[in-house]
Amino acid sequence: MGMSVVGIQLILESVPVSNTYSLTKQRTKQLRILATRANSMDIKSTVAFVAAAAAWTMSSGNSSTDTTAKSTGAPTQCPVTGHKVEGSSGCPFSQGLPLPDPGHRCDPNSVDEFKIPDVPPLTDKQREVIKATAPVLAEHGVTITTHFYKNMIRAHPELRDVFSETAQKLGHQPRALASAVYAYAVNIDDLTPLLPVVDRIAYKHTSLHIVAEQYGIVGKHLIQAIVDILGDAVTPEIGDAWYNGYWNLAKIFIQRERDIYSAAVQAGGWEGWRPFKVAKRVKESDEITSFYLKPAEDTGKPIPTYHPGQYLGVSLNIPALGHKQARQYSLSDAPNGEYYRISVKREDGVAIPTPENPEVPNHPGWISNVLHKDLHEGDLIDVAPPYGDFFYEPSTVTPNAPLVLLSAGVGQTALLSILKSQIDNADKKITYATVAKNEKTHAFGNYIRDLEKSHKNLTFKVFYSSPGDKAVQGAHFDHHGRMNLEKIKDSLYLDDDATEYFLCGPAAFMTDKLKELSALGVDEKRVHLELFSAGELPSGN
Ligand SMILES: NC(=O)C1=CN([C@@H]2O[C@H](COP(=O)(O)OP(=O)(O)OC[C@H]3O[C@@H](n4cnc5c(N)ncnc54)[C@H](OP(=O)(O)O)[C@@H]3O)[C@@H](O)[C@H]2O)C=CC1
Repeated sequence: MGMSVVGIQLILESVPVSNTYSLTKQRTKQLRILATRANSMDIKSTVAFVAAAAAWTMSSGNSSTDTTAKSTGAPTQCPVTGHKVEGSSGCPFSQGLPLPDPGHRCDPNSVDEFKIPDVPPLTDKQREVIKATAPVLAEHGVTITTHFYKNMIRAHPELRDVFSETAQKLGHQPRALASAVYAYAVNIDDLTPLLPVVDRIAYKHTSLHIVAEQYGIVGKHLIQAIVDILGDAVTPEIGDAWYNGYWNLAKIFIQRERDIYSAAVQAGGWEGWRPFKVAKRVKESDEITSFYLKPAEDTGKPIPTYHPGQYLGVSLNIPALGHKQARQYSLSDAPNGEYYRISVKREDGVAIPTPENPEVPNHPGWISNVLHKDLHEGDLIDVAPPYGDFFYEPSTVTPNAPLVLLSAGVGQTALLSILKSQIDNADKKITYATVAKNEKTHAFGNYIRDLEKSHKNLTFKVFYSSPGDKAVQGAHFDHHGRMNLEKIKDSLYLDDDATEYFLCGPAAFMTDKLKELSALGVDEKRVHLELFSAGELPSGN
């Protein structure tokens, strides 16, 4: 048996790697003592991994360096095969050369990054290694994944079209990837809890038209980044375990994504991008504009349907960046066979400071501003078929169960689609509650108010967090302040065990409302929210 996660955490507590700029002799001794106490064959490599990670941090002092790991006494031959590499300065584990499959890892020319290797299932020992090294990856995960993105994009500039430039620069993407890798490591014995997350990510990937070959590129650069950052600490045993682990996980994604693509095609859709034209634009508020999209080429057939709540991937050229970017926007209308409607908030953007330029002004939201300013009626835009795991379909057991839709800001869009698809079932009670800053940013208010007048089954509640002078309470909004469920308790159908709750808006809004609903006695299983995260790194990272 390998070392337990608890064991390795103990070691990490004794040696706080991120703060360790001087790994003292005393601490090194502590490591040795702990290693001996844990009494395991595998432990040596694990402790070496931790210690070398600490040493790397100590020597570099810069967590996002672009250079490869500096190794002292780099092996000139592969530690696994003993193979000496002609024309190479040594083993990729220490020299930062590309990491091919284990049998040939010292021959950089053998790397075929588009190849999907035929890896065996993980062995018990490999699982132990992955679990035991998870805390180290948590500690260095963001450094590793930041390094990974930089190098991968440098080698494959075409991938800039796929990855969000803003999310990368803000560090959200590296953090999300590090969290996903960590979640994988700690759940390695039983991946069941991760399957909903796999599904969520697979839908996102298909809406970006990720293809199987790209997993080869990601795998090569991810494992390379682990090697670059952790250096010689990545022993062949650890390298093999993660290489094998990566590919076992990648194959789950590849298979799931293939299934999603073929289901879309079978349902009359398409794989990848298809040109649509803007049939109509409608300004919904000072911030939100709706785009009605129809296929550029009229085939005479209805466009594929979708589940209310799902989103549409769009891709367009961003002149300021010099390449394309893709985003997903919730479909804001009920499925109708004729057009897709997305309703987009124009984002002010965020500041992305760099060490060289710490005081930068906000750049505008790339996609939303181009859509608002430059996408006019008759223009073309590339569209992926509708995808997403957040949607509502009435249960076959209780099709008339009440529905409570709670949104904040532009989070309304996904719930509007659900509302419109269900409103004509007069036996279904629906509450639609939303919070906006004020009357200028509030979209769809008049439309839903009219719907409420014509449909007795609908209750509409509006909160304004900062109403303007012209907003009249009782006419434009019901409550002043952020959404507080106590104030609309009577419209939440709390006494019906079948009521379902859908939340959409900023992440903090959704987690707050989930807590409030739980406190009101609602079983969390009946609460649905659109989350994007694949898990979190342990606090402090
Ligand atoms: N499919 C999906 O899941 C979609 C998700 N979204 C997400 O929805 C979010 C909406 O953003 P946006 O329109 O910019 O929101 P805003 O920041 O403009 O906020 C809109 C309203 O929500 C209130 N609010 C914000 N946070 C909370 C909270 N924790 N509790 C209660 N009220 C809150 C704001 O109050 P105050 O004025 O006090 O800040 C404001 O009144 C985005 O983060 C976007 O990612 C959007 C579209 C679709």
